[in-house]
Amino acid sequence: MSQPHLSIQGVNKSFGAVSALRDINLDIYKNEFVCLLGPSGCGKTTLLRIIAGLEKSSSGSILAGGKDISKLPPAKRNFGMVFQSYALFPNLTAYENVAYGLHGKGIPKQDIEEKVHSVLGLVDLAHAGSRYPSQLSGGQQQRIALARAIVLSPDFLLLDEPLSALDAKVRLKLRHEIRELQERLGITTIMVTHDQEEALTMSDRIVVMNNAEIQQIGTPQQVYEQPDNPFVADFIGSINFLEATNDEANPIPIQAVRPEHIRITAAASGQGVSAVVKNIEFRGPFYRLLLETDSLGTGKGPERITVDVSAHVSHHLQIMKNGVVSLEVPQEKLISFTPETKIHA
Ligand SMILES: Nc1ncnc2c1ncn2[C@@H]1O[C@H](COP(=O)(O)OP(=O)(O)OP(=O)(O)O)[C@@H](O)[C@H]1O
Repeated sequence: MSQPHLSIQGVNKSFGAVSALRDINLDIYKNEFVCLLGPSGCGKTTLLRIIAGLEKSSSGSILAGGKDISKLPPAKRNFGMVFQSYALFPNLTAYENVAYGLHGKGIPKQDIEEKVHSVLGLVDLAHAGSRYPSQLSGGQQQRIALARAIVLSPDFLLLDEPLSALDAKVRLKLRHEIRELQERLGITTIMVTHDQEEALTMSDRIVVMNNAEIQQIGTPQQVYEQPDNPFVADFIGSINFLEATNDEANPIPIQAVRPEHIRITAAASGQGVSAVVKNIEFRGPFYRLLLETDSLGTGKGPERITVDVSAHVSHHLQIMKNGVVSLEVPQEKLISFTPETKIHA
């Protein structure tokens, strides 16, 4: 493989007694879109800020294009940043906000104008250059923030939860727009998010983090289909843990299955084990069922299991609350973990 465009090597960060990052190793390649995904407090923003130079690591180094940039100030790193809070200058128009970073660089006025117009066109706001931030919607303000970051032709685009302040519809649209723009311009991008769906739909690779450590690095399909440990399995998508043990002397592998992989048939079908429908949630294209069964063979007594069925299957089987169905867990869909957590970078 080619040399990484960005290489994070053995990065640690502590804030007093709080360990925010532990031994972070991560290589990012040119043109990649990588998401740092994890729950609140896992260290993802701290890692992004260290990459940007806004925070100093306690140890370790950051290499860009093979050169150690750990000691460079943010302005010398050629990274474009977009934050959750837009961070536009309220007293400058959209045009002036985008042009701001180009001033003082010895760029002729006419070139600045051309660049700004072209970038405003890229984010579909060519018509809005004279408006002030307060006259723009949240989605439009975030597109201006994006334009301001890319006008400087950065080597890297760093996005810190750029979509989380926006309403659901705008968020979906912007996800697509950001990804399209990133591919078109070929800017290597690192985005922080706690939204697993955002990470799954936008990324080339996802870095799953928890408790200051990387849990798994992989494509969206890899982290979903082959999670390295129960945390990843549970954080990305939904999962049923079928067997677990805390008995260190006698470890039993933990087995897990995704709700959409469980097969449901009519109670009288003679297949699988019988289960009672305890709850039904309508999710649009599918129903999420909570089933209770005492015959999964784990010896733990009645067990609850979450199952997703298509609207079609649900209607066909006439699934009702407190009704009885048969369920089967296909062996080939079981995900097994050993009790010791596997972590790889
Ligand atoms: N400036 C700081 N001073 C002290 N502790 C900090 C500081 N910044 C972050 N931390 C701590 O470091 C840990 C990681 O924080 P960080 O903001 O990186 O997490 P995060 O995954 O981005 O969370 P969120 O999604 O809530 O922003 C947390 O325990 C946080 O309280």
